[in-house]
Amino acid sequence: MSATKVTKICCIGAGYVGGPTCAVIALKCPHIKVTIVDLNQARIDAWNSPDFKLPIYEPGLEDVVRQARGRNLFFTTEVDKGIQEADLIFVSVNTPTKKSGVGAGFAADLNYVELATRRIAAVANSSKIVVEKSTVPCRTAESMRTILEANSKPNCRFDILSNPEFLAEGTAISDLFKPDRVLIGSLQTAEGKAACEALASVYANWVPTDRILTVGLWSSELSKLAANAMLAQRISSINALSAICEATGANIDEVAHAVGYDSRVGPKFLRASVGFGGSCFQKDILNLVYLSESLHLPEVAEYWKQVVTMNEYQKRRFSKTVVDTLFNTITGKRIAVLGFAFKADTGDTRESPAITLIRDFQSENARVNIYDPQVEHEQIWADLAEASPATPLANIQKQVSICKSALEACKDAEAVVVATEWKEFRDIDWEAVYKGMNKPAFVFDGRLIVDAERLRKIGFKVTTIGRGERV
Ligand SMILES: NC(=O)C1=CN([C@@H]2O[C@H](COP(=O)(O)OP(=O)(O)OC[C@H]3O[C@@H](n4cnc5c(N)ncnc54)[C@H](O)[C@@H]3O)[C@@H](O)[C@H]2O)C=CC1
Ligand SMILES: O=C(O)[C@H]1O[C@H](OP(=O)(O)OP(=O)(O)OC[C@H]2O[C@@H](n3ccc(=O)[nH]c3=O)[C@H](O)[C@@H]2O)[C@H](O)[C@@H](O)[C@@H]1O
Repeated sequence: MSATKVTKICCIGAGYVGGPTCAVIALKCPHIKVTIVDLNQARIDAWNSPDFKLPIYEPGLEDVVRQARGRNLFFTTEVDKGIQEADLIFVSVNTPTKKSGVGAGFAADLNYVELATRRIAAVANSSKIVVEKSTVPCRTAESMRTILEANSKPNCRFDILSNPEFLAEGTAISDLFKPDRVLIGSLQTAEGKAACEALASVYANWVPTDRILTVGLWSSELSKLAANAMLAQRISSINALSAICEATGANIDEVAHAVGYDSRVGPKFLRASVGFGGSCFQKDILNLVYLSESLHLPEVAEYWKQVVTMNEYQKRRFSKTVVDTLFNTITGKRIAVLGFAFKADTGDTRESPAITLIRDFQSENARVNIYDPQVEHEQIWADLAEASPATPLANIQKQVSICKSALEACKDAEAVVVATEWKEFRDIDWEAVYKGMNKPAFVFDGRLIVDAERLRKIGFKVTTIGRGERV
């Protein structure tokens, strides 16, 4: 069976994954027309904005969109037209954790995937390759196939592929330009393999073929959950060790360096922190926990759940350290929180540890000044309101201020908390910060980025995650 030649791609979902991924495909494959569709008009308008004020902040993205938009890259809310025109469709919609019903708090909410799939079945009038780009539980492709086959028109056949995305926010464009691997899962039938070959030939325009891995559908789906679970597990492991370091006087940087020097362990992703955030690690692990429980594997479920439990503990432990160090009370004290995004180089705040810390400080009746170089103010208010649903926003705004610079945030504060590893926080004028703060002036580094020794010389009392020595 010969592979379809892909000439028109539609991507359903213009979010953090669909937008950058398909913009890069358009850039690297000028012979393919790429149309990214979304129901969210505001998001599409932002992708189309004349001054390139894109809906997401991602280094290098604007340049890619500038080169391809209007040439072979299009953003539109005309979902049906996009589906009808395409020979290959990426489904890149959100798959959040379910908030209610069976599996609430653990299972993935597949409603958006199902609605997108049903839309494809309803409007497609020719055969399509349908690609799961969203992160989904193992065997979701089977449900998609059942829906497509039950609702399709005669002469329309659908081949389903799994092609999970491994990009990380903040480095999405370089990850997409030079991926460690592209994973494509297909049924091991002649048709499945031909569809797999068609998608592989799209990536082969810029990805070396030895980095394009082809596997079975279920392995591909599970590999995505496994990759995120194992990455998050490394962070929880190093964070668990950071607690031991603080209690013993060991230094987590030195421990991570020594352990990571073993080539079997490797040095990456061993940076202790105030906890991992982001839209996916927690959601995907909980999804794996749910899957394990559904498969009657309670010990496996418990094992993975512990990664999330440790992450919650790390955040709680950090806020408690702040309170304990500030003489057991922060009531009425001003805390400057530097960073609100879940990591540097993104404006994304989903599951950001900063949200939990600020909520904890609010509940201790502290006053909080926030500064982040990228996150929109409305997003901060929306996140804080969601984190404290019982508190009216007006009350939150009496306690919390959003500042225009790190220096402004630290003015008259008793403590500075570094919650995101933005590069600019390394280069702050700490002498000026010190002068403006109430004394004693405390710094709590939740990201291992400040030079504690230098700050101590200025006069700060410094607490660094994973380091035994304080003040
Ligand atoms: N954010 C990330 O860095 C990564 C995310 N993923 C996975 O990719 C998937 C998408 O994630 P994000 O892009 O972050 O989500 P997102 O929430 O930024 O974007 C999803 C988009 O899909 C749109 N959408 C939902 N249903 C639709 C429908 N029926 N028709 C048209 N548009 C529809 C929404 O309006 C939204 O704009 C998730 O499954 C996630 O787990 C995978 C790797 C990295
Ligand atoms: O499926 C997804 O959504 C993506 O999830 C992560 O990417 P992302 O969440 O964007 O960012 P990471 O760099 O993985 O960071 C996640 C969180 O862990 C924290 N982290 C990371 C590394 C580390 O050593 N220590 C640490 O605390 C970060 O600060 C951040 O809060 C994975 O790295 C991607 O491969 C995956 O595609």
